[in-house]
Amino acid sequence: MVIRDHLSTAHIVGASLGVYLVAHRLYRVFYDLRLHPLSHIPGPKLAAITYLYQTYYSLVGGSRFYIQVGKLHEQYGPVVRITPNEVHLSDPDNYEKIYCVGSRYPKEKNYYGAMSCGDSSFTTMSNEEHRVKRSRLNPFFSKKKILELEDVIQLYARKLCDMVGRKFENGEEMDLHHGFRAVSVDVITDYSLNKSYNLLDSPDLGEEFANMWDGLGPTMWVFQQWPPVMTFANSMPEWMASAMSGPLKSMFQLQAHCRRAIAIVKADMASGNTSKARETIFHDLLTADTRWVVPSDQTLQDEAFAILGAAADTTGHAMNFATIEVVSDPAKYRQLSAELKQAFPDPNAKLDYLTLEKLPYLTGVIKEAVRLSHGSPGKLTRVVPEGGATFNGYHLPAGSYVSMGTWEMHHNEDYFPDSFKFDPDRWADPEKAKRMEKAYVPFSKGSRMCIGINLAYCELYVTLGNLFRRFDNMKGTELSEEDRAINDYISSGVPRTAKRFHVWAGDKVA
Ligand code: HEM
Repeated sequence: MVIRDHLSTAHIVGASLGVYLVAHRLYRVFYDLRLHPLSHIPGPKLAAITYLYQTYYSLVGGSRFYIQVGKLHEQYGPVVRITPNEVHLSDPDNYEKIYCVGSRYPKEKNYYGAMSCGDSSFTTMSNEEHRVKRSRLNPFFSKKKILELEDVIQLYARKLCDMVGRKFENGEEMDLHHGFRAVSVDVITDYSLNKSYNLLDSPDLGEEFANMWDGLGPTMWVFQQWPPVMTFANSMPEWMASAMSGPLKSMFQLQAHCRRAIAIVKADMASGNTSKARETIFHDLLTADTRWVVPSDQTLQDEAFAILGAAADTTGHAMNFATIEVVSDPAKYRQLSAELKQAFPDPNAKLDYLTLEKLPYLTGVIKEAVRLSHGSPGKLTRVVPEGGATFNGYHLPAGSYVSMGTWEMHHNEDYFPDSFKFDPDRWADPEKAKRMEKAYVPFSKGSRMCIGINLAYCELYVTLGNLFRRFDNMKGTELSEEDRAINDYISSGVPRTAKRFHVWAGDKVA
């Protein structure tokens, strides 16, 4: 009798809880669709009632939410609600309202907090706090500084080309997919840590290192959907988290990697080994002065994580993209090769950046590669500041999230007709080029734009310049559309299953 009473109480409590949860969920759906301050924004109902819509497209069949968002814009127009609290925009007129110098739109905590680089300047939410951190880093990435260290880039570009030359002499193929990425990592580690990882010397050209970043990618979407999972994962012993999940293993490996990198710089400084001329970002961040307090080891590790992560795939991917396009089109290949031979008639001359960046066809090739490789393909989410904001006639209240991205901007047919076509000539006319700049945002804009833009362009010009000046006989792997598709892991992730781009010696094009 007593047991029966207890059972019925348990049943009643359980059933009540069930009814409450269902009623609560139903109310939440009703609220999100009818009463929510964003309920007037067009978009799919499913995206308005659950973040799972975003998570589904970010984890199932590759991480291609950015492509789905592009389709939503085609269906619903320039303003689309993509999650219960986020609105995505596609009209270039809006870009500089959000991403500008002195922007009042901070980064969104859930999104950037999920990127495993904790307290880095990249993931600092407040624009005011970011300004202090960024001002310490800026001098290391100015054009002047890049020109001073151009020889570092020349060194790795030549190393890559020598390797291609040796492979061709031996009748072998060269894996440029990993080769270009190795150049990027070797440059940034030499540049920022004064100690290159020398991936170009490793037999796999750094494939294992690239796989760690790729493996990390999905965590950012899982952590964003379920933030407590991130807290839990970070509190687990490393061995346990690594045994449970490949992506978590990558996260821990990379964090350990960055911890070691900082420890090496510290040891280097303690031994007095570094010459003043080769002091790097981290040597500087570890030096206190009247305006600078040395950050904790954890913050420095986060900064290293952000810088290595941002530099590892983006530029290498763009160089690979350019080469795939040029090698597969003899007319473009001929034109580029002829331009370089004319500018540098001596095949052994140094191809200096200042001359290279003035070459119009090479510039068109690089502009198109950066536009279409989508180094950071997805949304850059910001929080609407006090007072709210109106875009294309739709009011967004303070505290809601707003985002834009390169996919819609770079495929805006008003600015880039036949936008999917790789067409270096579209940049030939300076008037047209000036107009296109408005929708050209590969590095974003404003005070939170890419700090590595000068480094990236120097790497692109010097590496591609050297490669195409030296080799006018490359033939390359044919790739399917799926082989060339990328996942949005904040930077461009090429799926591990995709065929890699190799080149081998063929007939000369010119
Ligand atoms: C083609 C190459 C590259 C592309 C397309 C690219 C793109 C971007 C974009 C769009 C952002 C803004 C992200 C946001 O607002 O959330 C960004 C930020 C950043 N990038 Fe790059 N990037 C490239 C190369 C590099 C390189 C070589 C470095 C090396 C230092 C780098 C370091 C960073 C850092 C540290 C940030 C955060 C800046 C901040 O918040 O202060 N990037 N990048």
